[in-house]
Amino acid sequence: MPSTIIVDSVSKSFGNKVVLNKIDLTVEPGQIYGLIGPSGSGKTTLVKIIVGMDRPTEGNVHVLGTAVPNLNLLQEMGYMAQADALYSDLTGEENLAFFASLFKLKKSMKKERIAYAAELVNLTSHLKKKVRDYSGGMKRRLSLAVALIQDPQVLILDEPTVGIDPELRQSIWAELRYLKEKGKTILITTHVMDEAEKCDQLAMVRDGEIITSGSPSELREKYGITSLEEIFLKAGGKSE
Ligand SMILES: Nc1ncnc2c1ncn2[C@@H]1O[C@H](COP(=O)(O)OP(=O)(O)OP(=O)(O)O)[C@@H](O)[C@H]1O
Repeated sequence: MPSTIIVDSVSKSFGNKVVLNKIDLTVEPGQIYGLIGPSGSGKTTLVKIIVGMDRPTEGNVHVLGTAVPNLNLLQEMGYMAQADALYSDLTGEENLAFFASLFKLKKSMKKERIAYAAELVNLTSHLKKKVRDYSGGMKRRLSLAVALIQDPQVLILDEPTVGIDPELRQSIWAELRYLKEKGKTILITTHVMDEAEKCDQLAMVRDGEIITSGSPSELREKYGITSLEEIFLKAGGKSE
């Protein structure tokens, strides 16, 4: 099966500042692929380029065999940004209905998807509330529901569980695993090491480069460590 995401020698500069330097990355169908790395290392910039919101200075990206950016690809890519992009004067339900209307969804399907997505993030009982009255965590949850609304083949999630309590975080991870079983491909950025453990593959980003990659067990073995926390110290050492 062809790879779902192919990032080919992508570099990005803002003015003189090199933020990404020749990134190569391949995500296979049905994988949960984690991008980990310190704040400012370039994860969000990379994710935006994969989604097609930003253009690389050099290199290119293909998703599901199509060169990014491509409007038709948006139907197949759910994106959850780090900053919530929600309408605060609308209710949760109206937000979901609005985003659902941007996609090709039959009316009956639309209702079903709104109910499913709201239930998944535990917002069913808050759907009639205006988003301006939501807490930060509730807004994150609604953003995740928006990313899932059109039942996309590929999910790109930029720190989806920040501000979400541990119980709900677990249920979201259970759902991500279920989506993976159904053949969805998931690219996720995280700072949380126990989430990194749950990924099939990891790439560690530092100063705009991938300094190491592999499955969590491969990385533990390679660096002779027991917890991924230590990888930052071992793989990220300036001597590497
Ligand atoms: N539009 C922009 N103009 C100038 N610099 C930018 C722009 N966007 C990002 N940067 C810079 O690029 C670097 C990488 O930022 P990015 O947001 O990709 O990092 P990150 O790894 O996602 O960090 P975090 O985990 O904190 O979100 C930072 O130094 C940031 O200041």
